[in-house]
Amino acid sequence: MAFADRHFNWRPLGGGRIVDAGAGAIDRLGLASVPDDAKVRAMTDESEGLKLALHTPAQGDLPQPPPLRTLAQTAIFLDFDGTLVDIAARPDAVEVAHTLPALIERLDAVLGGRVALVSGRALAALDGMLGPLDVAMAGSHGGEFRPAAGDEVHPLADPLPEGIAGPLARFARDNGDLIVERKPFSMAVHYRGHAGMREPLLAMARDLAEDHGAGVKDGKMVVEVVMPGSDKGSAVAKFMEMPLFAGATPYFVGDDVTDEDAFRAVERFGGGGILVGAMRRTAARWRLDDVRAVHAWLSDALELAPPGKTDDEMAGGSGEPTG
Ligand SMILES: O=P(O)(O)OC[C@H]1O[C@H](O[C@H]2O[C@H](CO)[C@@H](O)[C@H](O)[C@H]2O)[C@H](O)[C@@H](O)[C@@H]1O
Repeated sequence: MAFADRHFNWRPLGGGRIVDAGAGAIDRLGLASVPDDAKVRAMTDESEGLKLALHTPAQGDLPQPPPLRTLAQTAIFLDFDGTLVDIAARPDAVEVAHTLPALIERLDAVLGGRVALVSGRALAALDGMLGPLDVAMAGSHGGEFRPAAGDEVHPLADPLPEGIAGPLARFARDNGDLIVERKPFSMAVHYRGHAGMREPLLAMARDLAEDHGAGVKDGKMVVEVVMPGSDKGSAVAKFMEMPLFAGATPYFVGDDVTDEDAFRAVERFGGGGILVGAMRRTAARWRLDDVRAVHAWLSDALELAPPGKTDDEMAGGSGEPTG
């Protein structure tokens, strides 16, 4: 979404004329963190002394997405944690609704195979929780790419060097036995229940990442060091290059800041992002309140007949008369 489309708030630090801020203006504000999309302007006050102003997007709410069944030639990309399942205290404690695997597979059938899960989780973890699901998936923040169910996984990043994994694991052990999640191309350390650990963990992760040319993801109570080469946005783009997805309008449904790359990617393909959860600064166009609302929004499309299938086949029948 272009900034010009959004409403902006001025938060002036002084009054007077607005002049160009020039290079280095953000540094001169001396703020600990400035949103990526903030703009800085310089102003003069009555005495013509220079003041700086921070110009950030308003935090107005986003509308709900249109009903899925009204959207034509759609591709749906789904995040997992916080989107399809509620956030739990531990990665292995999430509860998968018994209706979820069938919901995803039926949606995929209705949309002609244009549904993909794009998760920060490793594909092995998703397979373990959802069973052998008949849909395309990208795991490990785009590091693992499986174009269709049963296909070989394409690795899109390098393995995590021991020089990152070792120190991170030791940090986790020595600071309250934080949960460590090892993935093919990354390592996540969960600090839920140890909120004070965020800053030192983040600092260490950033140092390690800088030393090894890696990146850092600052997720929900989790800090993850990831090998470069992929993110959720590049995973979406890779799906959109496949003949099955080409020309479709993509929507990405996700809750975390790590989903922002994917929100921006679907915009580039003429679609939009759907934020799940409380309003925050986001590149998404629409918002759904929670996991329950996501299931409801997806279920809305199931009444559409899938291409080439009868209602009976959708209900699990053979399509042949039974009498
Ligand atoms: O991209 P996602 O599919 O949403 O995965 C993002 C991360 O999700 C998991 O961690 C989050 O969910 C846990 C279970 O609810 C929660 O305990 C944790 O605090 C959250 O950060 C998963 O464990 C990570 O590997 C994913 O990257």
